[in-house]
Amino acid sequence: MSFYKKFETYLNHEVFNDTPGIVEIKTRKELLEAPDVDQQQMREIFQTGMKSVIIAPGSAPTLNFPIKIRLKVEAVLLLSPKNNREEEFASKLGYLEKLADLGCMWAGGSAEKEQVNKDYDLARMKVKRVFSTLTQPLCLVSSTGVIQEINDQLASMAGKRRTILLGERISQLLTPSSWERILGETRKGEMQLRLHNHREGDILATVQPITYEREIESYLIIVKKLKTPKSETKHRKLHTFAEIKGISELLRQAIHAARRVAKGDATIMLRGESGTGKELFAQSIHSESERKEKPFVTINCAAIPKDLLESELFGHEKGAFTGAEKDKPGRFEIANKGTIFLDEIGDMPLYLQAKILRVIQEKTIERIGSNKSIDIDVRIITATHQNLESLVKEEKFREDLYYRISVIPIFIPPLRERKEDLPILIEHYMREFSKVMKLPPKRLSEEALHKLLDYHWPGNIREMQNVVRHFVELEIGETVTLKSLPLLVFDKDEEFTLKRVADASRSSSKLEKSEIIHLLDRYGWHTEGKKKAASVLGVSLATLYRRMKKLHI
Ligand SMILES: Nc1ncnc2c1ncn2[C@@H]1O[C@H](COP(=O)(O)OP(=O)(O)OP(=O)(O)O)[C@@H](O)[C@H]1O
Repeated sequence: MSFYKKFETYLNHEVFNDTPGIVEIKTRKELLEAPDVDQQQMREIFQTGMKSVIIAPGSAPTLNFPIKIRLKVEAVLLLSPKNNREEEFASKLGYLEKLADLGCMWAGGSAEKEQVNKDYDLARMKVKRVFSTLTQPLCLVSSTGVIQEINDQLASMAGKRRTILLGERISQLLTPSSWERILGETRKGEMQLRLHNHREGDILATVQPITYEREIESYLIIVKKLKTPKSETKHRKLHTFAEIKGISELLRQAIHAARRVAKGDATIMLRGESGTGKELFAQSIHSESERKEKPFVTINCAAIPKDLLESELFGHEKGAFTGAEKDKPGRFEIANKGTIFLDEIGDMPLYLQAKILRVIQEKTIERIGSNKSIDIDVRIITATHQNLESLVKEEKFREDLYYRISVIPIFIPPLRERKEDLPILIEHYMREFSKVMKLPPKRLSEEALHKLLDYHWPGNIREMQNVVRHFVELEIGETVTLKSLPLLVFDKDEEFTLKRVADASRSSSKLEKSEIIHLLDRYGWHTEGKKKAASVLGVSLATLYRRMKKLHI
């Protein structure tokens, strides 16, 4: 049904229901094609924008009112008497006229809004289309830090889906310091940024502020390239087994198995859920191997766009493809004599799996665009959270490669299966974060510890770190109590959550701000998420918006 038809039904049901009048709304096209209307009169209405009252002798009066959008007549509201109520209609003409006036203003305003929404949707669709046709990873972020548009390439670099990131906070994509750097930019420029997941390190991007009426409205971020680590061992201190905290039997077994094979050159496969410590293990193995003075190079196969992955791994010669402005070594070459950590190997496309197999078998690589073989001596450590055996069955993962890399599998158990490690880990990270944030050391109350022990930790140690960071920052006193824990650990205790949040809203604004952010992180920064957050807070959506504005969220 067209917009005006819907509006017509609405007016008849809700506004003119108890009156002797009935309305019809007709667009210019409909009127000019209608045989029973006075065409000359209609033309006049469209030209002059004046309303007219037609009182023909012997018949009931009809009122024709123009509906205008931005002063231009777009349609006409025709008001006539209902059957057998002509007299009443004539006697209430003044009142009916006022109602019809209001109806026209209302219809015009709503139609204008509808048009604006349509224009907006159309513009969004165009932007989306442009974004999806560009192969360079890019995104559009509002000046308040909300991701307005992003293409698959950049989303996959962050290891997330585009649809998940849309409408989310930029903190889901970039580190806080990168965002601060962008906010300080008033002109187009290049800058080094860091993706939130830290896996691929720095990226070089062009940042273009987009202004509207002299105010920066959003930023267009276009990734130029990944900053390939030169020799990673030179730049960062790698982890060692001593830093793997925990006393559980399952963890001890995993450490024991890893230590036993660390010294050799065998290919190792680390298996475990996300955030369990696979990279920590990989670094520790390298640090304890004969190769410890040589490079340790990481590549996350899921986080790099598929069309960049091959050149990242194997390098390219100048001119091998558009954009290959100079020779570039791949990560295998950079890792020569050291260790390469192929994270999320299950996401490696099939054609690259064949190339990896060749590296393992022949110990040589060729850069893209060159047929010169380069000898490579690297130890390969792979990691995955996926069921590789199923991928092999589904023919998404090569069987021969699977057998070559899975000779020594090491299973890192999820946190929920080794809860006895939790107190040690929490204690460790409380100390670490207090030190970094220059805050006095804190202790955890019994009940808070029990709550954390109850929680199922789907995000494993990485999630636990975030939770500890949250309460170390939030708790003003010496003891961390239930009140300082983030909402997500109360998953099953919805009632408690509600009460706590309501208390929080009445207390300090810092608490309120972090609670709102937390709720939005949990339910999403899109309208649906905000509605849910507002209902949890027990306030209207409009109040939530007001508070967000006040608290600069
Ligand atoms: N036993 C542990 N003791 C101390 N810190 C740990 C332990 N296990 C993991 N961590 C820390 O938890 C964080 C996540 O670990 P890591 O990145 O190694 O996990 P991952 O399994 O590689 O995750 P993903 O699959 O998502 O890449 C890191 O900061 C790591 O140092």
